[in-house]
Amino acid sequence: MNKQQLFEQIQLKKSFLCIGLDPVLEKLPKHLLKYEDPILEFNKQLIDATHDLCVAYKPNTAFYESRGVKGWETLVKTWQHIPKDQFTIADAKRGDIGNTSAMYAEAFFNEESSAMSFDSITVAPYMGKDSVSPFLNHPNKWVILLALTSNPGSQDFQTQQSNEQLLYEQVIKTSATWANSDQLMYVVGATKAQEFENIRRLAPDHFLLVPGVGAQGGDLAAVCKYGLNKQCGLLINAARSIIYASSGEDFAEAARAEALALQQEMEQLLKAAQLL
Ligand SMILES: O=C(O)c1cc(=O)[nH]c(=O)n1[C@@H]1O[C@H](COP(=O)(O)O)[C@@H](O)[C@H]1O
Repeated sequence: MNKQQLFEQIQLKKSFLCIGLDPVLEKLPKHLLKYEDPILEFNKQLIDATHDLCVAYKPNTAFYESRGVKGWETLVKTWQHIPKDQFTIADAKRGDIGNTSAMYAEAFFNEESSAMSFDSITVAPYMGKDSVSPFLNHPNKWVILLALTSNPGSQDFQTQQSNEQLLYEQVIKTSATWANSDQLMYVVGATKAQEFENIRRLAPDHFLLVPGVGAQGGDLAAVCKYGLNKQCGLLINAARSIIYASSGEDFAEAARAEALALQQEMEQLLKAAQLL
């Protein structure tokens, strides 16, 4: 999916919501445990109940890899269940020397070899250009580079001075020379709303993946104040606040209600920004 198509989906759905599919077996509604693959059933029901309210799904691979071979099968089948009009994000936070990154790219982008072809993958910038380029070599695929993350540890490196600028600023400026905003997005945590004005100065046209709304307490309206651009430019991710909205048999309905509340707030914000 290219940038214009993503913006069209946002306008169609009046939403820039990305739902995080981060399931933990112990937190699943008990009635699902009778299924052969309870996590897959959980994901399928969540997707079926919410896909008209969001434009993207982001399974974090840790929640699948932690379950070994069966978890990986669940990830493949989950990807296969996501409707094709959705932007898909493999939240794998990869990045390694070039030939190894090339194999990571095959794992998430090449359906012939891995049975999955996500639109995008999250990548750590620390190892530099040759660790990111193998992902960019796949046409029509996106790299979502960690810039300013939502967690407290983001202060350890990302907001430290380096060459008279903050490290995350250097990450954005340098990586913007590797690919343009048709192939590159940045992760910026919703908990860092005060930084969006600065980030938009450095990356006015890029889409930003913004996790941290919901369970981590990020403020959607504050993010949008400076975060929205002329093609919306934001994908707001929420996982736990949606997928665990209820632990009962009504979990999918409750997830829909949470997603709907966010979609309605987003619709108002899009209208206020004259993007609808
Ligand atoms: O890359 C990410 O998606 C990510 C970056 C970041 O800075 N903070 C962050 O929370 N995430 C991911 O976004 C999701 C947030 O989930 P909730 O806090 O449950 O909404 C998890 O999958 C995190 O791994």
